[in-house]
Amino acid sequence: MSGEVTWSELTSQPDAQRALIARLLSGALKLPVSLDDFDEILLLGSGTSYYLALALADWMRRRGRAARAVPSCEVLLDPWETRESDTRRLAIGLSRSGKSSELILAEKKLSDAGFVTLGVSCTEGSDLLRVSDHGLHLPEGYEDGLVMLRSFTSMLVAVQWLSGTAEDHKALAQLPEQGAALLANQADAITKAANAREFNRFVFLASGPDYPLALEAALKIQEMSISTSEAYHSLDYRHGPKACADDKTAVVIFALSDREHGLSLARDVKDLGAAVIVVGQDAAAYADVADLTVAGSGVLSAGQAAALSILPAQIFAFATAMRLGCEPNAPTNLSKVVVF
Ligand SMILES: N[C@@H]1[C@@H](O)[C@H](O)[C@@H](COP(=O)(O)O)O[C@@H]1O
Repeated sequence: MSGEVTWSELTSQPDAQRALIARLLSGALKLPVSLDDFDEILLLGSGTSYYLALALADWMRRRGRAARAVPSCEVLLDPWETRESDTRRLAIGLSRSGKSSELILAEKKLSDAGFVTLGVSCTEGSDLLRVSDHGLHLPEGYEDGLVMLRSFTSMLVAVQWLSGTAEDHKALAQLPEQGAALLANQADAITKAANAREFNRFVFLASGPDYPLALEAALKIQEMSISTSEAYHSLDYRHGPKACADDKTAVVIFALSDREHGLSLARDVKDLGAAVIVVGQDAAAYADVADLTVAGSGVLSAGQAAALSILPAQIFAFATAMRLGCEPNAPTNLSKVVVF
């Protein structure tokens, strides 16, 4: 079947998280450095791994750490990040393959500039783990397929856990079960929604901890279904991009923290003729306006639910690839890793 590898990796995410959490609970998986030893944390990666960096920087900032994300290529091309500094700085490089050239070169550059470096990768013995001062290997996220699915959520949950509180651990421990329930109960409805119209424009709107997920969702549609897609900070959509919406547009909204603003945005999008799909912990509140809602249990914060909230978008991208006759494991013009 077309898409077999991708679908099996997509649906294996709850199991991968379960295995990861068992290792975290047993204490076998630990951070090789103490985050408390650093004044500043820079997270970097390319493609999906950059969006992962954005999500983790947001997570760490909300837990009181001075964390930022930059794409690896900017470290390479913009000397700003490697300026001299007396602060204690940690660079966390994220990469499924541990091979992306920009990241390897950026980690070396940051190391020369005085950063302590930590590499997080799903690939044993990868270049990233070798060139970094410290390494965190997460085999649970390893994938044969081209698109990053399980690797994204595995690296996300592991680093969230390792930089989170006891309360976060309780919340994150619920992810495997909730993910499995979402796949069992809602994958068909999401697939149906993706096939409801001949969509040719895909828009993802989100705010706060969900914004990196909107970027990742847009990338998944591009990679799997070779379609152009867009992601915006939620209310910014009204400031221009909405001009392009029509009845062939699918707009996925990650439920906003402010329900009133979220509902008003969803109504506006609906009035443009677009199909509206709302995902996330508060999605049920949008049932009257949305074509489909994929709700969470409502007990997790948006950040804690990130590995769950991305699932509907991954399923939607996969279903769109199938509708358009694309093999998501062999996208045009793309390789699994960019090495130069
Ligand atoms: N086409 C792939 C992307 O899908 C991937 O997100 C990126 C980062 O890969 P890695 O995490 O292995 O560094 O590399 C390539 O560009």
